[in-house]
Amino acid sequence: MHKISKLAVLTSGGDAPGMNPCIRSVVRTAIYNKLQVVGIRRGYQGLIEDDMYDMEARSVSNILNLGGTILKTARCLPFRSDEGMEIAYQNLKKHGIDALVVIGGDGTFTGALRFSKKFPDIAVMGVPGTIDNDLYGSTYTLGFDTATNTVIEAIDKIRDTADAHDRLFFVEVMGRDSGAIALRAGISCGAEAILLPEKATAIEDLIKNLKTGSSNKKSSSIVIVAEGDKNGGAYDIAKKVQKEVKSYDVKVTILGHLQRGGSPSAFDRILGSRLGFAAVNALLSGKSQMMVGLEANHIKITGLEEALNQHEFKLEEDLMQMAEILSI
Ligand SMILES: Nc1ncnc2c1ncn2[C@@H]1O[C@H](COP(=O)(O)OP(=O)(O)O)[C@@H](O)[C@H]1O
Ligand SMILES: O=P(O)(O)OC[C@H]1O[C@](O)(COP(=O)(O)O)[C@@H](O)[C@@H]1O
Ligand SMILES: [Mg+2]
Repeated sequence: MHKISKLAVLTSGGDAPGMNPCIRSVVRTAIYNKLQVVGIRRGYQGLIEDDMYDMEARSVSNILNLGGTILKTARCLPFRSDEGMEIAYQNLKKHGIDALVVIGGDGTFTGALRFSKKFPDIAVMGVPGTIDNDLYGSTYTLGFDTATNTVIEAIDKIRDTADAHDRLFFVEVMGRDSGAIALRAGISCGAEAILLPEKATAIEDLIKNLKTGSSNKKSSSIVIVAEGDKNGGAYDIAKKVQKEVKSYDVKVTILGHLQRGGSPSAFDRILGSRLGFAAVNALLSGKSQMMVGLEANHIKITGLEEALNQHEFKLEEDLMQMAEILSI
């Protein structure tokens, strides 16, 4: 069993609103339990470059409302190599760090699992932080709620102008491999169609559906396209559709990185606080190579191996069907 005295925390991969409340929770729960705490800058990059600093309770004052991450984040290529991992390990040993909380997504956890298998004397606990909501073991990941609300606010505005001009808008949202934001935003904004990476949509079917909408006196239409949809980006799809659907003037909006910013929602602040608290307590109880999550409003602890193996996103067919019916 791991007995820990000095804990480090990092954020890695795409930033997500809610990471700051989680960092605050990790730091203060650790200090409450008489642990020393170190913050690592820019995820695994800081681990390799020895870019870390001691944190106190006041280091995380007034950050609950901030988007992004005070620790900064990065996508770090060198950590994928054995040499990079060895340097990271030596830096942790040098500072006497014996436990690591990693806040990130599937890539971050893949790295954490490999690292932990190579160096099992460092206890590792994952916290799911990604707007993509694509991890097994937690119904929601940090940032997904805020990002979806940001998308909804933007699409509501687009709907106003689409309606005023009788236009058809293609709105591209984030999610290279995940349609989670697209599906929730589609239901919330009454999209006429939702295109996801997890499900192939034939352009001919989309065109038929939009023509039916137009003949059913729909004055405007919105199609949400997740960036990873297999038909290509929103611009390509819009071009193909405009050729066939003459009744609408077609426009495209790519929402891009604004989806990742902004003050975390109440949901993400509470989720971040709960998961950070749970992560430190799990480490204190001797657990390692695991991830803390929330399911049915209870903390659930899942092995990193299992979280990654079961990772395959299950398309929520029932929600897709409902969205189609409600948009007739
Ligand atoms: N197979 C791997 N081995 C080691 N490290 C990895 C691996 N996959 C990802 N990582 C590390 O995790 C970081 C974050 O992963 P990424 O997929 O970019 O974001 P996320 O964690 O949000 O899914 C990568 O930049 C890399 O440093
Ligand atoms: O900011 P980048 O590096 O262009 O990455 C964009 C990707 O990051 C995300 O916003 C979040 O993904 P991760 O959590 O896996 O990093 C994806 O939705 C998007 O495809
Ligand atoms: Mg990811």
